[in-house]
Amino acid sequence: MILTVDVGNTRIKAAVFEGTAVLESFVFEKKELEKKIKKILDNYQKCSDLVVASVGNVEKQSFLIFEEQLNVHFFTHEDKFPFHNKYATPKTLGIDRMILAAGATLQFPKQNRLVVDAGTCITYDFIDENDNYLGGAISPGLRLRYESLHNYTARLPLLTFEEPDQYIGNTTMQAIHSGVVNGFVYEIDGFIDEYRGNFSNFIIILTGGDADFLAKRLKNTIFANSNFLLESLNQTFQYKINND
Ligand SMILES: Nc1ncnc2c1ncn2[C@@H]1O[C@H](COP(=O)(O)OP(=O)(O)OP(=O)(O)O)[C@@H](O)[C@H]1O
Ligand SMILES: CC(C)(CO)[C@@H](O)C(=O)NCCC(=O)O
Ligand SMILES: [K+]
Repeated sequence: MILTVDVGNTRIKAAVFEGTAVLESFVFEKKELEKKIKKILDNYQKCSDLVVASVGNVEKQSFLIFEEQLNVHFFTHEDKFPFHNKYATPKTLGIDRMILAAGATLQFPKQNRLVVDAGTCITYDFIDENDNYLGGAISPGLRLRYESLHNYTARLPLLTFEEPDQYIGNTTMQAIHSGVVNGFVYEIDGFIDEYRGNFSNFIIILTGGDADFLAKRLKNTIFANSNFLLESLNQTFQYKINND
């Protein structure tokens, strides 16, 4: 059994795997980290490995305290990955993006793959059919857009997600919902159209906190899986064990 942990910029997600099957998954806040991990390990005493991908600012020590109990592995860009990294600044590439790219490469062989992670930020990661990781894009996620409009203006209220029923917003609130939500959807559809125009034999994987909403709204058909990062962590760890 393996406990995988994804430390994002907002929340922490974790899942216990037996082989490729998810036994249970969890979402929690950073301040609850040690308590939650302890509880999970108490319930799943057969866990042999704790595998972490972190882009957030949590102390490594919060995981290292479990080292007496099981093997703890933090993924870094120095691990072995199943793709050729063509990013010109590989050391600053987010480990979450590397794990997503690794999962896409292992799960969908010999295809062009685009991974869209709609979380705190939206990240786009492209791996071509020859397993070259080329890069992609980073833009603000849905909640970040609502928060930035409020934080960087005098008059815009802080709103929470509401699906607009039209693109012409006729009140301040409707105008913000249209700008944020429709803008978010148009952006992603626009990027997908761009990739589709340039590559055939193409698969799109959608994940992150806003994946379920997006799956309903995008005009492009996609493979949506909100657990894709945790599943990829499990797979990339297996790959590491088999190739070390
Ligand atoms: N309880 C919640 N807290 C924060 N965001 C939430 C919550 N529920 C749904 N969301 C949506 O999820 C998005 C954030 O995604 P996610 O939770 O994957 O981010 P994250 O934990 O920071 O991970 P990452 O850094 O990997 O993107 C927000 O844009 C928001 O619309
Ligand atoms: C873009 C985020 C914040 C998405 O979680 C993360 O992958 C990150 O901090 N990346 C570093 C910059 C880069 O990937 O080039
Ligand atoms: K993200």
